Amino acid sequence: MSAKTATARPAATQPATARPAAVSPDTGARTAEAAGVITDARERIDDLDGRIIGLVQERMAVSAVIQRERIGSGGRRVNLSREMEILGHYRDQLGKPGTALAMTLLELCRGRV
Ligand SMILES: C=C(O[C@@H]1C=C(C(=O)O)C=C[C@H]1O)C(=O)O
Repeated sequence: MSAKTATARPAATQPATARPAAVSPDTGARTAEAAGVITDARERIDDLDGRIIGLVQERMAVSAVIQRERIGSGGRRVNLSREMEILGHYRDQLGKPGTALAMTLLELCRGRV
């Protein structure tokens, strides 16, 4: 696209590359200070996410040990009373979305029921 075409349109409708450079379009910040805070905090979030994913994988492995042992002994994979206990714990700590989070964790650990 030529520069002439880009400047002929209102800024909001121009492609990002044709707009005046924002302070940091990647963070959405409008000041360098805010962009710095956001960038630093995002690094911490990336680190936390990495640790959360590692913990989820560790939980999956431990859960698999339990399920294998129970199934090997003639029992069932799923234990609903234990799952209710876990769902209640997450809900108590995190509110209603905690239940959804626990459901997802349980699905990751024992598959869909
Ligand atoms: C791990 C277990 O087996 C299954 C998986 C669960 C889990 O991942 O937390 C919980 C209950 C069971 O459905 C268990 O009984 O503790």
